[in-house]
Amino acid sequence: MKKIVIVGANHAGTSAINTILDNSKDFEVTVFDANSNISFLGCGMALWIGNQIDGPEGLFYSNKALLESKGAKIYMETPVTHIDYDQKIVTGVTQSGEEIKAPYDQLILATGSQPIVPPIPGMTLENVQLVKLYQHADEVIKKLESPAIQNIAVVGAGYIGVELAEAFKRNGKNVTLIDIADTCLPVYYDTPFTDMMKQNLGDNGIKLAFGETVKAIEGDSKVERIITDKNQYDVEMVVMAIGFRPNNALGKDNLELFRNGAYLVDKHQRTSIKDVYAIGDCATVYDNSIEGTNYIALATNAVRSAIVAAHNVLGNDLESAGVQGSNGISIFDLKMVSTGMTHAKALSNGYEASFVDFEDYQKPEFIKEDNHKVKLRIVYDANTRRVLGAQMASKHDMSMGIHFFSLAIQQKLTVDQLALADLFFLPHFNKPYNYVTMAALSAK
Ligand SMILES: Cc1cc2nc3c(=O)[nH]c(=O)nc-3n(C[C@H](O)[C@H](O)[C@H](O)COP(=O)(O)OP(=O)(O)OC[C@H]3O[C@@H](n4cnc5c(N)ncnc54)[C@H](O)[C@@H]3O)c2cc1C
Ligand SMILES: NC(=O)C1=CN([C@@H]2O[C@H](COP(=O)(O)OP(=O)(O)OC[C@H]3O[C@@H](n4cnc5c(N)ncnc54)[C@H](O)[C@@H]3O)[C@@H](O)[C@H]2O)C=CC1
Repeated sequence: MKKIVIVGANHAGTSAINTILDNSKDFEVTVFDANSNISFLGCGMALWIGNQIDGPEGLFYSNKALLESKGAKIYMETPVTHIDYDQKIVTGVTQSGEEIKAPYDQLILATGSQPIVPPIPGMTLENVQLVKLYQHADEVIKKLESPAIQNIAVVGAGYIGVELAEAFKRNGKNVTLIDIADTCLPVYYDTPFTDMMKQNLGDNGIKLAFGETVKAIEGDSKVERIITDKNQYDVEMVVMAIGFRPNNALGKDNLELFRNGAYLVDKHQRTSIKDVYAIGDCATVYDNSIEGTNYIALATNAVRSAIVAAHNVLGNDLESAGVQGSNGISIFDLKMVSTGMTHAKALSNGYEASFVDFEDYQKPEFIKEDNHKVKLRIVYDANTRRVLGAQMASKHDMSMGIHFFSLAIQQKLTVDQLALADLFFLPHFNKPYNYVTMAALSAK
């Protein structure tokens, strides 16, 4: 039997294990994970902290027993400390200090990412929190019960920061949201959209401290204040959410890396060493919007890249279709989704980029119930007319609409091709001249 070793058993690792074992019984699959749990959906963390769901139980979809019932050998709480890429041997160390040596024919690295820790004074004070794992969320929730914690600074107004700012507000805390950029969600949206989210956060009582650089966190053993280049805020907890860094400790000296340290992979998820694959947050993706290699840490990419790697391990020549970095967020009922490049990013990447904006009700005005305005921006290349990105915002759940644009970018469609696409009409759902058609028709 061929031996497969997988390092990391969260979203990417679990997806690889399932794909291999659901498709073949000819492989011996050995898995190591440093953590004590598998498959925690970080995307549900804010809902759990904000008391919008009953508890964390539903945020797990797999476990050691389930994966072992399929035939995998799973070592939990067993960090891999060394990989001998010449001899093809992985070494893990159990909690009791026992060394496990697992030889492999093919190796899949699924070691994910870690929150970025900024090099500022005060990071080791009590109540400075990182938020990635189940254990992190559990610790934050226990601390929120203390009446001593009333004022919280969230650093980073990206996806995690904005979601957690809402969650802390739902707990009745005073929240200050700090970002080095002059707005929130700048990676994903252009100004008209980030302005909507800014307004939404402000209207819901979140104090915004954008365009400020955090210099230090201060206190006498516990957090008492956070200092930026412009202000200082008295807080009892600081939550750091300024992005992820790929976990490359096991391969950084052996494998070719991307500029941020992620393992550089091809469309088969192959690294620079034969028989070594990398998937999920520790690896690069092929980004169809920029037509090149990128780093986009998302559970969706983790699961799909794992399926690709697993099929290649099985001997099926499967190539990734690439990604568009499609994403979504819902904060105090404001829903925003985006895919591909923003206009700002397209310009900074050297494209002669244009955009078209359109805003309209989702359904005809005679429908009074659950009918909200939807704002849409399509970003496209002014020369080739190729669709480069799209953004949508509404109180209506229009999220499925972004998939249309995601596929358009993947298939290199032009904005003019979208204009004449066959989109159905029914008043319960949309308008005969819907905003997608109208926006695409209006593209200059
Ligand atoms: C709060 C939050 C909200 C999020 N929301 C969304 C969302 O809504 N949508 C979305 O698409 N994505 C979301 N994400 C991102 C998503 O969680 C990640 O992209 C995803 O976890 C990546 O999965 P992964 O398996 O590649 O890596 P990870 O989840 O980082 O897992 C890596 C695994 O490898 C193990 N490991 C690492 N090193 C070793 C070692 N040396 N030995 C053994 N094991 C090791 C770790 O213990 C871990 O279990 C969110 C993330 C967070 C934190
Ligand atoms: N809904 C979704 O799809 C979600 C996706 N995720 C993913 O998880 C990953 C990590 O999320 P985030 O940590 O929120 O990263 P992010 O990349 O979304 O946002 C990081 C934010 O931190 C800011 N920042 C960077 N350095 C800073 C500094 N020194 N001081 C202050 N601000 C600073 C940036 O300007 C940015 O706004 C991302 O890939 C994200 O897409 C996370 C949560 C939800």
